[in-house]
Parts: sequence; C-alpha cells; structure tokens
Amino acid sequence: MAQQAALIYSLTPSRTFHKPYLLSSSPRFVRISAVQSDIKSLPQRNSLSHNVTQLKELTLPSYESEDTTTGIDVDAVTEAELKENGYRSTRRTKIVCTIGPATCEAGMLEAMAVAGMNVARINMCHGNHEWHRAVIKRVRRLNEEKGLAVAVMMDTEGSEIHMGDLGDGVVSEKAEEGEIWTFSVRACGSERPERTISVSYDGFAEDVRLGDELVVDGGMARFEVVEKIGPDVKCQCTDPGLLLPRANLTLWRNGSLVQERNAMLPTISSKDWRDIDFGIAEGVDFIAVSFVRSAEVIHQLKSYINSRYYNKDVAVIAKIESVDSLGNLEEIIKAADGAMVARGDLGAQIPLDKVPSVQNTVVQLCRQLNKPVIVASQLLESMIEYPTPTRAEVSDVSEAVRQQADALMLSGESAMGQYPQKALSVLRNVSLRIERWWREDNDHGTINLPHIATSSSDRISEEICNSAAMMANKLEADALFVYTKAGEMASLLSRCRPDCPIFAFTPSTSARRRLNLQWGLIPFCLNFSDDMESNLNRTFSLLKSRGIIETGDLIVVVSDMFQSIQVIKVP
Ligand SMILES: Nc1ncnc2c1ncn2[C@@H]1O[C@H](COP(=O)(O)OP(=O)(O)O)[C@@H](O)[C@H]1O
Ligand SMILES: C=C(OP(=O)(O)O)C(=O)O
Ligand SMILES: [K+]
Ligand SMILES: [Mg+2]
Repeated sequence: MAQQAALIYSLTPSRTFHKPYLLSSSPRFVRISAVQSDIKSLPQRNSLSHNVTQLKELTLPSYESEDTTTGIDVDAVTEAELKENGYRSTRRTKIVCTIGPATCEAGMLEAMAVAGMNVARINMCHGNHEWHRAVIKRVRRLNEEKGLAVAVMMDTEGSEIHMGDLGDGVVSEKAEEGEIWTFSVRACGSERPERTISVSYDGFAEDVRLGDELVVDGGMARFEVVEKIGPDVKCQCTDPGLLLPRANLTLWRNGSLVQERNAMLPTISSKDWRDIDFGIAEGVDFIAVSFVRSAEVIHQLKSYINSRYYNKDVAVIAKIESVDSLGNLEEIIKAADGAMVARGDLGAQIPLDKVPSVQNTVVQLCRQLNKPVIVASQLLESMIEYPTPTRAEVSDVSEAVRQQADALMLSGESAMGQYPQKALSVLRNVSLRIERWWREDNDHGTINLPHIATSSSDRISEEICNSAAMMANKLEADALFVYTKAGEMASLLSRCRPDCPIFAFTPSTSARRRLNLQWGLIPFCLNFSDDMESNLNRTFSLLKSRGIIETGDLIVVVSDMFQSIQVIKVP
C-alpha cells in the first residue's frame, strides 16, 4: 500500500498535498509514608532541540555487558536521553518501525535504534524466512553488543485476498478508466497476458457477482465486475490507479463489504502457522495477528504457544483491521496481550470516515483493560517520498500521542521509504512536544479506570499502582520505580499515564524487551532480591554512579514482592 502511494506521488510531482524504606510487607494492608520535606521544583533541564542534536550521533560504542547479578543493564540510548534531558523530558510514546529493504542492514538498524526505535516489526507478507532470520539476528546482535532492548514483532500475513506478483521486474501497472482487466484465480506465471491479474483466493470467481465493485488497496483503484467466464472475472476500471504486486482486494455490493466464502477463510492460515513456528524459534517477542475477527483465534494461538513453547515468552497482539472484529472488540482485547489499530486494512473494510472513532475506541478500551495499543499505518505516508511530513500527518501523529496510545508505528516510511530516520525523528519530536503540552495543560480531566483485577491480591496491586501514580503526580516526583518479575506492576503503573517516567527493573531480558512497547516505561535489567532495602541501595548507587539519578531526586517505589508504596529522596 505504502509502495503504491510512493509511486502515485512520483506520478504527481506537484505535491498538493527518596530513607524510610519499606514500612510494611504485609500483603493485606498498605502503609504509605513520605519522608521528605523539600520537594524541589523541577529544573527545565533542556529544550527539545537538544534531543535532536544528541541523536545525530548514529553509532554506539560497543557495550560491555554488565554482570546482572551485581550490575544494571541500561542501554546507552536511554542513558544519554535521561542524562541530557532530565526525567521529565524522556519520550513516553513508543515507536515501532517496520523493517524492509531501506532499514534491514546492521548499520541502519543501529541508526534506527539510536534514533528511538523501540520495536522492530517484520511483515510476513513480504520477504522470505532467510531474509527475516537475518534481520532478527541483526537486532539480537545489536541488543547484545550495544546493550539495547529493541523488541522484535512478527506480523502474520493472514488470509486476505490479494493480487499476485506482476512478474519479474514489474513494479506496477497503471489501470486507466474504462479499460477491461481480467482478475483470475488461475496462476499467471511468467507469461501473464496483458491486463490480467492473478487473485490469491480460489473462491473469488464464485463469490463475485455482476455489478460488484472491486476495490484495490482500499480505494487506490476501483473496478466494476462486468462479466464472469469460468475462473476469469472481467472488470471495467471506474477509478484509475496503480496496481502494485500483492495489493489487497475487497469486494463491495450495494455499499457493503462482501463477505461470502472468504469469511470462512482461517484467520491464521497454514502459512501463518509455519511463520509463527519460525518466529518463535527465532525468538520474536511479539506476534501480531492480522485480520482478527473474534477472541477465539487469540485463545487458540495463546494455548498453542503455552503448550508447545511453554518456556517462551511471546506476547500476542490482535490487529484490529477486520470489519468483523468491531462487534467483538472487548473480548478480543481481553484475550490478547495488546492490540494494533491497523488503519490500512481497516480503512478498506469500513468507510474511511469511521476510522478515527474506531481508533479512539480501541485506544481507550486498551487503556481500560491494561493492554498496550499501537496506532499504525500512514502516519507519515508522504515521507516515503518527501523529507518533510504534511501538516495533516503531523496532526494525525499528535492526535495519537494526545490519546496516549502506547506506541506509534511506521510502515512503508521505514520499510522502503527514502527518509526512514527523518520519519522516526518526526515521531520522536511530535511525541515529546505533545506529551509536554499535555502534562503542562492541567485540564486533561480524569479518565475513569475500571477495576480489572479478579483476585484480591491483584486488586491490591492495582490499587497500589493507582495510588503510587497519583502520589507521584501530586508530589511532582522525579520518577516511579517498579521492581517487577513478569512486568505486571509496571503495566499497571503505565496504565495510569503518570507525569513522571517509570523505571521498571526486571531480572528478565525478555520481559525488558516486552515492556519496551509500553507507554512511559524505561525498562532496566536488574537481578534483585527479596530484600527491598538492599535492592534500593544497590539501584541508587548503580544509577548514581552512571549519572542517571542524583542525590535529592524524589522517587516513588512499588514492587511485585511487597505490597507497599515508598516515597524516597535519593540519599
Ligand atoms: N520484508 C520486506 N521486503 C520487501 N519489501 C518490504 C518488506 N517489508 C515491507 N516492505 C515494503 O514496505 C511496504 C510497506 O510495508 P507494510 O505496510 O508492512 O506492508 P503492506 O503495504 O503490505 O501492508 C510494503 O508494501 C512493501 O513494499
Ligand atoms: C498494519 C496493517 O497491516 P499490514 O501492514 O500487514 O497490512 C494495516 O493494515 O494497517
Ligand atoms: K501483515
Ligand atoms: Mg493490514
């Protein structure tokens, strides 16, 4: 889709377009204490422009891996950002970048990580296992050598109906108004007859009816079905446009999306299952499932992972892009570990003007249910071709940041665009600017967070996190610290969207990478004990020695092990 837009643009060159420590470890009640007198006002340690200058340095020194039994793993990118700009100015909104030909080499991957990429996404619609394996290995090496925690997300192809390849070397074909094109379920091979396009779905010729509208890539070109001859469907072009290899196809009849036998196609195809086995074997952190229609498929995949790969830590993200998902949003999001508003295909399945409200609904629902949410597709589409975004694109990005989505995603902009780093820096700068504006604007109202815990212990954790976040805001704390094994308490704090950043300490490298997708979390790898006093002393001295925190910083602390809140001024 992105590639198509790029080519269309090139056809239209005129662009119109702190020391009390633990007071109680009793899990049944919570004592809160604040031993601190002079809450300092926060220095404005820096301005936004500083971020940019600092991030021009695109390569990192190689990293001496800390002995995590004694040390603390924090990457140079986070460290530099915290030191340079102060806690308040760290970016809260995370960034997912689709990796493609423009960004797959080791140097570019490093540059993207330095510029703020939190998650690298590989799309199984494109490339082969060899290509994807090489990318995953490069990201892993980067993490090991540079001490980074870039997570990898694998996105399934799903059973969408799409066009075939156009043949060797053919990057696009232009369909003109009035022309008759043949869409056929026969494989065309290398001798593809003129104006003939193969279709991925065998039932296509049976499902279509005369007069149906065939929409390519959500409206980049349109056809009307005029004749059916066995496997061939003759269509007349009504809206001219470019046809790109593997472009998505939807059928419309009397203004509604046609779902016939194609609705029976499995959400996870046999190819997807092979890709999923491949991804898990290669150690991906997230699997994003395309075209999810109901919670069932998510339950199925999660139980498959739990039974077959019980020792693997893989999170499942439900992509909201199918019209059928819209009636089952709550169950789908509850079943999954997170969601993606996949606006590309969503916009091909529902009227475009409905996409913004669905985005808002999914983002708010995810926040309520405590699941990370990614806003994806076409955020900076014009930057595939141009070095500057349109004002409308900047407004779209700022709206997603204002909604406090966990993450923003680049697709074609980073996969095959000409300015992947520039696009990433636009996402960074807009996020920083809007986040600051949001914090400074006291009138953001209160969002009602419903109780989500089912056990009494979870309920206590939830209340502790809600209270800790509120205290941190009222006390204007410099940071929240959370000691968490699987990450749950960190998520609960992130859900409150506090004013200060959340330092999440976890002994698990995979939990650290997974937390990298969540709003406001700065994940550190640290082996900690059940002795909170010693954990805190160690953390303070390690972070102080690296210049990340200073004596006098006000910290609100919670942990998985002890249901308490501590307010501490760094000694
Ligand atoms: N692994 C890859 N190999 C080649 N091209 C890719 C790859 N991943 C993405 N791309 C290119 O980047 C574009 C945008 O990526 P994405 O939005 O993930 O896919 P799609 O456009 O199929 O939904 C794709 O259309 C494709 O041209
Ligand atoms: C993110 C999306 O999915 P894909 O890029 O895989 O089509 C989308 O459709 O917006
Ligand atoms: K996909
Ligand atoms: Mg999609």
